[in-house]
Amino acid sequence: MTLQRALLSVSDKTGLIELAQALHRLHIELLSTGGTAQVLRDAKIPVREVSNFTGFPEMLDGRVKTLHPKIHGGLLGNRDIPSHQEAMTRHGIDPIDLVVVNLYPFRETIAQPGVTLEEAIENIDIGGPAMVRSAAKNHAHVAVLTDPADYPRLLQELEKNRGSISAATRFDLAVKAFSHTAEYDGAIATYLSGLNTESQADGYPERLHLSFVKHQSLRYGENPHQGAAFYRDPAAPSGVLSHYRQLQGKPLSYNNIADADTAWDCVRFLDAPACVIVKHANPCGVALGNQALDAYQRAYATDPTSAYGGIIAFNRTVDEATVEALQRQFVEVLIAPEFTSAALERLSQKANVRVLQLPDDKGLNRWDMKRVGGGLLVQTSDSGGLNEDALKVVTQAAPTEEQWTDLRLAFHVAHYVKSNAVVFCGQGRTLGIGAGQMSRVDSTRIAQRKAEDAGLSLQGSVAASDAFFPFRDGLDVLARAGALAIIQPGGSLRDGEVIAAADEQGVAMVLTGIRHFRH
Ligand SMILES: NC(=O)c1ncn([C@@H]2O[C@H](COP(=O)(O)O)[C@@H](O)[C@H]2O)c1NC=O
Repeated sequence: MTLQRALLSVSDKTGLIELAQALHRLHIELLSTGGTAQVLRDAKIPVREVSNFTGFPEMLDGRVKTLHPKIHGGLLGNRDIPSHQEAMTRHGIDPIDLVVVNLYPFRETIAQPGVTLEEAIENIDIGGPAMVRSAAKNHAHVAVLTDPADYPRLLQELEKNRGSISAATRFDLAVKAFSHTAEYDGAIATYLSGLNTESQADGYPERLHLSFVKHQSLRYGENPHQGAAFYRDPAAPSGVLSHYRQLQGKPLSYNNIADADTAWDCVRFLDAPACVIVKHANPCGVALGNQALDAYQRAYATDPTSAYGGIIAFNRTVDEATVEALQRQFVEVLIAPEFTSAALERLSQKANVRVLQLPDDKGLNRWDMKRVGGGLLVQTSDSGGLNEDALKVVTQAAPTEEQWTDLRLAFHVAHYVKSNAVVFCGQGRTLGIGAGQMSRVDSTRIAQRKAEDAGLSLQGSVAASDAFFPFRDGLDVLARAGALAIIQPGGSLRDGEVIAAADEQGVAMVLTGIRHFRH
């Protein structure tokens, strides 16, 4: 099929002039709407206004421009059906073989702070999606471009095939076009239903339209017999993992990405220079330091056995000395906001290590989601930060200043440890972490044993529990292990009993009012 006529109507004018020049060189007639036509005229490219083609003016502030039978007839008429051909001739409808459309910037508009409903509504494109869908439906005869990134590929094909486009390309473009309009309508529906109307009072829409863009295929999923791919949220806030830039190393695996998410979130919300080492979705060593190097050395010392093959994240620049120190262990993924050039040079000698760079901003996913059989659990993200006003010392003993630092660190780490989580800390580092047990007492015993295995004393330590103590036994184990201050959410029916147990043993206890279950 040799192209004779193209309609160009784009909000994002990227690549427009180059595309139009090339189409003109191929003797394709160009039709265009007001703003697009103006850009082409300014570039001295011959163009015919759609209003001249339809014999009808653009009107209603641009709400009606291309919504006309001469446009949609030209796009939808099946060239192989004689009755269609006959109708088109009878009504003077010329075929349109290529549509180049991108839509009013609805997502960008609603992302602006303080946007009004009226502004959002005026940025709902009607004529554009209608043309995209008409062309995509009739892809047997018509090609549709919705993404400037596809212009070069299409031009190459047109030039190679002397002005025609293959059926396979038209089909691919049609699939992309329908995804584009589906995503566009999904964004509109989600936005409108998120407005706090009475029927959506809880802020969760009746129908949830999600749109994620494939970033990469993964070699396999959690296990080699599972397939997998990684999708990104195009509207992800700054600082979240999906913005990573991989500087070197083997492709990331499914488990690498999941563990990197935990490591990065745990480290980026700490203010002091810090290092977090994650294994199997749990932090196995976390420490604050003066800079990256000593933070790493102290984090590693918590649990050198588990740190092997770990995902290691920093919230400060990684320098050569830190990379040198990392040589003692096998590293799967290394994450930081910056690397010195000497550090990168040194890392390049270990070409397999995956190195990710991320801006340490504090954005959070609006929603956290979990797939269950036949459904999706949706909740707001666990933002994690302690509510300083809610912190309550409930015992006769109060924590010392140093204990406060350790208590905050311990509770922060507990947030990223699978429940039941118990974390011992001392001198700005973890000493023992108990994760993922069905009983809090077992998590405590594990944390204690891990500290012993690493040769770390718990005498005078502090401890955090991700949820309240249902009975005093959990607290007793912590106190017997050597903890002198404990932080926990509180809220148990037996809080009184637990506080009395703490007082009995001279332990200071802080209640946070916030629980951090993590499953
Ligand atoms: N109303 C219509 O008939 C109509 N036809 C095309 N558009 C959109 O108008 C925009 C281009 O406008 P202009 O060429 O005037 O800059 C494109 O994003 C296109 O999708 C329309 N606008 C909105 O619905």
